[in-house]
Amino acid sequence: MGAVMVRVESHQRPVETRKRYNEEDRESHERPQEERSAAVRQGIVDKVETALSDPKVKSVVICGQNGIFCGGADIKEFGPKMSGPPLIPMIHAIEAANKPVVAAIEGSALGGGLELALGCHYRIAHSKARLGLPEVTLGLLPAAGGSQRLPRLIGVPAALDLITTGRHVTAAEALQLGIVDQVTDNNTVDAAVKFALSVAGQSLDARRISTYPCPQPSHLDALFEEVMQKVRQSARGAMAPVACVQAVRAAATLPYTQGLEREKELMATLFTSGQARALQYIFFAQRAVGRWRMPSGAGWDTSKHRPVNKAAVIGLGTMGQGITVALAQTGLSVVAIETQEKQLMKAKQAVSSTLERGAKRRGVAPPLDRISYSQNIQAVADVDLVIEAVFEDMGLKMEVFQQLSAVCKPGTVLCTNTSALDMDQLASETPNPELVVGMHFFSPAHVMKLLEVVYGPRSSPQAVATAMQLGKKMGKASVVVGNCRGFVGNRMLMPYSEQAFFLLEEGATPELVDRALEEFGFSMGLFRMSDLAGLDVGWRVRKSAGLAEPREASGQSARIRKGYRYSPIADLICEQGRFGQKTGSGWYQYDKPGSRVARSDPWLHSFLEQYRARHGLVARSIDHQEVLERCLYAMINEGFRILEDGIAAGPEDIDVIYVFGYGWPRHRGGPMFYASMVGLAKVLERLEHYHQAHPDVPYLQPCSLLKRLVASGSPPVHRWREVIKKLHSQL
Ligand SMILES: CCCCCCCCCCCCC/C=C/C(=O)SCCNC(=O)CCNC(=O)[C@H](O)C(C)(C)COP(=O)(O)OP(=O)(O)OC[C@H]1O[C@@H](n2cnc3c(N)ncnc32)[C@H](O)[C@@H]1OP(=O)(O)O
Repeated sequence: MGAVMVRVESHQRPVETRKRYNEEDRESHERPQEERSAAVRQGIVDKVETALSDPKVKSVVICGQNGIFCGGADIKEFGPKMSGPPLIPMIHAIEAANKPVVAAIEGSALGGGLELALGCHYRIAHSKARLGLPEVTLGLLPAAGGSQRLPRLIGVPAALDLITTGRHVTAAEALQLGIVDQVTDNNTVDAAVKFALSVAGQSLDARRISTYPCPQPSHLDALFEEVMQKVRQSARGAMAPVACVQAVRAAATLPYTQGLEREKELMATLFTSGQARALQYIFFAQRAVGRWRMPSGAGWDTSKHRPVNKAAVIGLGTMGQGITVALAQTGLSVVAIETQEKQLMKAKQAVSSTLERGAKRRGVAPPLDRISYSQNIQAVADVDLVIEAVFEDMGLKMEVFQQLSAVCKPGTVLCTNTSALDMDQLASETPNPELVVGMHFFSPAHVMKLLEVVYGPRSSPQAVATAMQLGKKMGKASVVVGNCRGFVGNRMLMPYSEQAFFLLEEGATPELVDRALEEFGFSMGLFRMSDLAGLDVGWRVRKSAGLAEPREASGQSARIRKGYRYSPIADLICEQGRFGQKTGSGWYQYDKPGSRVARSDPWLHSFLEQYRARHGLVARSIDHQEVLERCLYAMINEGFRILEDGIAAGPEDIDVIYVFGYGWPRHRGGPMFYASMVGLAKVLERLEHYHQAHPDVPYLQPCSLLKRLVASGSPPVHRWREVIKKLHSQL
């Protein structure tokens, strides 16, 4: 018989059976059911056992199904009662086999899938395969021996890199690192069978990775110290990357069996942690938001997108340049329009050099010839989709939309890149408002992963589907949202920043607020982030909303707008020409305009003191807990209002927006998931407390959806939709 094949069945379901996670899907996964991974493991154990005991079988090949070796464990099956044969003894049995076992790796070998392959004696990969140990991204570590075998196979530094980042490597890199023994462009299973037969009967002593001594890098302690420091810094409070370093250290310093014990111990802490729950929640949330639905009932499964091969970008400021780069990198033909000649030249140069840098990094040719530049809007006549990215001014945008309606071919989807303006007003400038949608990119648009796709009351499902499909093609986490001031992300920023300004009035400093937020896990505190983004942007928005008007200099009335408490602090800073990094000062000071290193600014501190004195405010001591509760709960409260208003379909949509676009720490799952972890009753109680203390701040008044959820027993986040559905029911 020669070689025998064992198939690892994938847990990924075909597309047509997919449902929106957290509805039917989540419910069915919570019902007792036959565990899919368990069945796969049982199948492997049985087949390998049979093959090893059959004298006619000389060697074994383990391969996957449908072109995928194995994407790892089904994380929906993780829990206290995991059934089926455990992975570790199964892999040990394979490694201990006295006949060669070869892994035929096509598609993906990730997590438990790669750990299984590392237990095999040989690994043959297809050239298009991807390999990795992404457990860290799910709040875990490779706990089926992966953290102990990989360093023994490829050395400590390379293993640390792969295990702490979870990055996937190509087959070529895996070969170079020594993870696989051979790469093929042909049929992987055939190549593996041929290989398995060629090594049949040979000694396997040197092929069992767990028996290898771990290569000892020089200065082991210094290396781990350095890596640990780096990981702690970038992990921003995430536990898994730290545990990954500790597990690899165990591989480098302990015999295999003791290392395995340490791996198990570390995994036990991570396995039941809130961080692992948060990271796994966001993994599924990211996929769930792709299954969008509009209030009309139309959605991803019923709406066909229009093909987009050629797109236009109107306006080549920073945002337009980034969008042009992103479209060209996606493989589209792009017409880039800028009416000002000087700006056009500048933009052309900036776009080309960004594309060249990106292409150099990826070792490909820069897609410069995909872009044609013009000063004339007539050049968009034959494009399939337009993204207008001119200055954030309604009058200007309306003018552009009128021109586009006259120039574009019938059926062209017209998108506006706006961060807050009413896109329905723009739609009314065109004879086909159903073709108008918002595409809210985040700067720099070729880097940032988030895209808010905004539907107006008249947008057609097909136009939304087209923008969503384009976002997906561009590799963005694209979220469908309704049309309101600030949409989801920026609307929630308003209460967040308002609380931060009030805290300054009451005695905090930008440093204190930022430290609290950064210790929570934000990549940047609110004030450092505002300095980076530019303070003039918010100033312009507040001015256009009639808020940032000059008022009397002091007293209570200077801090009231439209009957509510208002802090003019940020407006006063802008009046000084302090717009953040670009002007060399804002909430912090910088060495020079454009510098990125923020330093405490004595001017700002004395400005705050004078401001408080002028307004009769007495500074009090404010702790991190108050900063977090005031800023985050006010923001979360607005999130509930957004759900109540039907602007976001569910909590996952809001959470994906915050994790991918606003630096919310991924290991805390997004603001709405965080609220569920804190406990909705506690969030409600704290909001009531703060609202009582500040009755003139509407953002602190708990919204009715939050109260309703608490009244219905604070259901877990995946059950909120049921309550929201009842809220929107017309019955
Ligand atoms: C009480 C204390 C006890 C403590 C001790 C406990 C010890 C326990 C030891 C356990 C040891 C376990 C060791 C193994 C761990 C793992 O393997 S963790 C998982 C690692 N793998 C991954 O992270 C891979 C994640 N998936 C992907 O990267 C991609 O999905 C893919 C495989 C590359 C495929 O990509 P693509 O083709 O783009 O498809 P997607 O849209 O992403 O996915 C398709 C559907 O499949 C679902 N899915 C994907 N991966 C998983 C998964 N790992 N688990 C469950 N489901 C998964 C995905 O959600 C999609 O489904 P739908 O959303 O319904 O469409």
